[in-house]
Amino acid sequence: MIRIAKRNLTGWATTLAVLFMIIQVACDLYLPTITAELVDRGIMAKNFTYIWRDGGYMLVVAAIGLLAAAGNVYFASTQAMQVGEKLRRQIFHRVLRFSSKEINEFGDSSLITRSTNDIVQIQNVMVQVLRMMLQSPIMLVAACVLAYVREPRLTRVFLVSLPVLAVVVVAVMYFAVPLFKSIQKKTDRINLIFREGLTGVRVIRAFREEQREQDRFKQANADYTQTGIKAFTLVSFLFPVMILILSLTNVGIILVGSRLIAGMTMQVGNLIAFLTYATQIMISFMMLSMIFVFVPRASASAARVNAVLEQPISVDDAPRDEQVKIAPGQPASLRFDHVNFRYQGAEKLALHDLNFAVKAGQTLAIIGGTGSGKSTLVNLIPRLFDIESGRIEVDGQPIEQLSQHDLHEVISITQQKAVLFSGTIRSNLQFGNASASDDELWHALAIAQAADFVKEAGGLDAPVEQDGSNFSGGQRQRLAIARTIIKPASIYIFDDSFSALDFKTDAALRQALQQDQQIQQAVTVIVAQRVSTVADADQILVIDEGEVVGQGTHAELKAENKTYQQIVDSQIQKGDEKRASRTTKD
Ligand SMILES: Nc1ncnc2c1ncn2[C@@H]1O[C@H](COP(=O)(O)OP(=O)(O)OP(=O)(O)O)[C@@H](O)[C@H]1O
Repeated sequence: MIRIAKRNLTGWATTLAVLFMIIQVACDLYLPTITAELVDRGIMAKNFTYIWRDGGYMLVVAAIGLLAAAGNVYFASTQAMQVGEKLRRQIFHRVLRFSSKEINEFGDSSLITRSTNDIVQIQNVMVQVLRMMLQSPIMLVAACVLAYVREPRLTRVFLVSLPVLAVVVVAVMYFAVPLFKSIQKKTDRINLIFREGLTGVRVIRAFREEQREQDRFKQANADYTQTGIKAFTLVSFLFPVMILILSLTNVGIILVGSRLIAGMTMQVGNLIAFLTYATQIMISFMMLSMIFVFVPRASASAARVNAVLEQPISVDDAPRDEQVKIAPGQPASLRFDHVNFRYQGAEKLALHDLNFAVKAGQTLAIIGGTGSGKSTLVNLIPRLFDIESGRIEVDGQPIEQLSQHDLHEVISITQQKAVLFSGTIRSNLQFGNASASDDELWHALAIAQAADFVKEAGGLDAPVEQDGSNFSGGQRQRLAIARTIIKPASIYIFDDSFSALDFKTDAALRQALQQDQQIQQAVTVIVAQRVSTVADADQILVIDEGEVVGQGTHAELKAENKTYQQIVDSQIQKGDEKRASRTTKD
């Protein structure tokens, strides 16, 4: 919490909040003194001049105190909101730099909770700190001193009430604080189930698992609610007990005070002022104890936010003076040299001793069974993960020595799962090239065989809903392909991007790709399951369980490679290749 405060508090807002708080405290502490004078010199002596004068003072001091309190709330809240805004920005910025490793480590629901709920906790406690946490100790000490100065004999009552109050507060905190900490983890769980329910709603319905999911959510929700109820019941128990102790303290003060007044050793005004100080002391004590509830809770949130902000980035740029440059927009080659890769925590290598080289203008196709490592291989090129050993070179330079900005500048990739953003078709395509003209956008759509359905949908400004849910799977893939094509790059990667396309569209798309000038000069990497998709490539890698088991052209592999032959045979049996060659000729 302190680290967050140090990094994010702005001097002026905090100073103004504290300044207004001090004015408010001074006013609150001065009021009982005026009251005592009003009673003793005005009311008891029936002196109306004093009554009017002290009454007027009281009004002015109370009004200043009220304005100062408003000023304190305003600046404390402004400061807390600013801290929240900065933290959300920092988390978002950090998460965008995370590799899949870091995202998997936290889990996406937890990242969402941390950037929303946890930051709200920090904001709330920041307001309380700037209001109560500074005010309460000052008020407590000052009121104790003033009360003692006014009438030391009455302070004996506090010797009983304050220790009782302290015991009650410590006991409640002891049980409540762990509960508040566990509420945070339970919020993560609710978010996780809710998120899975939302993203998997169709699967849940198709498998008629609504009841099971509802039960799972109900259980997590009930668990969260029960913990919340327990924690707040404990805290709510504090208030009546504190009010009781406060009332008993006042009774004690009145009993002792009335004896002193009867013995003519104390004035009535003193008793009234003392009672006000006693109330201020007890209320400050109550506010301080509330802070002991909220601060540990916010500290747990602060630790969770700090964990994200301080998480080392596993895929990071080399120091600037060790970085090398490659010319963007120029043809570049791609080479894998004895590359090994293992997912974090996995026993087995996901990719083992990969060696291949692709020159500018050539197409590399990667084919292999499900889970053989095709996506893993292409994800290594833009450094979504870092390799364990070996070397990957783009244009002759090891990719670790390029800044990620430069590396991503020369690579354009369509991921296996087409991701679209809410907006319009234009805004989605311009992700690839912000300055692309309408003609260029339509050209890319035409290559991606998407122009017809985009025209039907209303053109470039047709809306795209969240996740592109108003388009079919194949249409989403074609839009993602168009976005990849529109970006000027030296390496184009299509990770199983043609799988949702029918044979005819697949063939037409590849033919159009081959005729595009920009793609003709670049390295093209195509991951596919169908032989028909890879047959025209300059080089085909056959991957099985993370190893290259065949490397060559379609004709070479068909003649010599057993695994490739099996793939071809299985697809011919299904009539795949025949259909594909027919549609290519059409
Ligand atoms: N993030 C990950 N963490 C751990 N293991 C992973 C991860 N992603 C993939 N794997 C494992 O690595 C292996 C290769 O997966 P990959 O996604 O590269 O296969 P693929 O050939 O692209 O499969 P498909 O054709 O089904 O998309 C699989 O065994 C998979 O379980």
